[in-house]
Amino acid sequence: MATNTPLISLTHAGVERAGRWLVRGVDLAVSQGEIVTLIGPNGSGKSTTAKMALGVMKPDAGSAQRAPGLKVGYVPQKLSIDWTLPLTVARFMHLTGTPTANQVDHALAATGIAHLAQSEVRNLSGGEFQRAMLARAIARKPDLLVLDEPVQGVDFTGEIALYDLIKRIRDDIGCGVLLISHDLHVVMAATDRVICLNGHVCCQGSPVAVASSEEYRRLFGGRADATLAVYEHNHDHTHLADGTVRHADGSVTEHCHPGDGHHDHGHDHNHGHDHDHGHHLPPGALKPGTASTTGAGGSNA
Ligand SMILES: Nc1ncnc2c1ncn2[C@@H]1O[C@H](COP(=O)(O)OP(=O)(O)OP(=O)(O)O)[C@@H](O)[C@H]1O
Repeated sequence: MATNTPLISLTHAGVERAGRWLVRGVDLAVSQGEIVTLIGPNGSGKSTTAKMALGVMKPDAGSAQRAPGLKVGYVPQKLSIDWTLPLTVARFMHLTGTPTANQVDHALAATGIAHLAQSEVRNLSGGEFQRAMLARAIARKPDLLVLDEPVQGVDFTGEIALYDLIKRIRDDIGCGVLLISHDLHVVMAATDRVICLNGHVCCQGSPVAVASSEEYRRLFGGRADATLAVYEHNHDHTHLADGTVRHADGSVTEHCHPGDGHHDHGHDHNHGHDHDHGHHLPPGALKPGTASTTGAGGSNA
């Protein structure tokens, strides 16, 4: 299914605002049929990276390429909708595009909410609303599906179902998927590549750890370990506001070293660096450090 020509790609791309690099040196490619997940702390540049890839933001360094005529389906992180006005799911499907009646029916069926077509969007549950957003994004069968925090407002069990659905949509349409995970360090196992950002690509690889404890299985069912995985990384360097990098030994360089792990950011965001990246897992589940990751080390080092 996947071809070698990427749908979108970034090469050493970066965005600078008011003398500060929001992200820098990002290499990223998403091909047809491929699922790529961006993770990283708040303010680490995930949305900025996605915007560069989509052509909404122009890189100040490096370059961004998109396949000619690329059709993108987008599920935004936030929607500005006047919730006091009545809006049915069926009408919601037409807010940002002009899908045919057939396409709407198919998209609602594919996301399991055909029965909600005449329901009001403001009355939907978190999971139903995310499905409505997904339905709208896939109605015109995009080449690339971009999801900014698709499991927002959804409980953990609902997350598994949504990730499952995203995978099925990928299998069905054959689109590439770029998934932005804002707070989660638990990513779907179907992800081909996880890219961890913190002002730059600090590490990347396939999600390999499997949550295999009894408690975990009991809580999320037998399919949980096939759907979810943890991704480990270590903090060992700090990104300073001028875009340079301070390493554990105190040295400062322009870029990361090959093999550098996760790191701190030198500006004001509280990134929770000391937290356990496996904290979304229940007691007894596999913890970071007990699993290996492939391809660790910044690709932009
Ligand atoms: N247009 C802009 N001008 C100046 N700074 C910006 C602009 N857009 C984003 N930023 C800053 O760039 C940094 C990266 O923002 P971005 O939205 O890409 O992060 P993120 O990883 O998606 O964060 P979150 O998980 O909190 O949504 C943040 O510090 C943000 O305040």
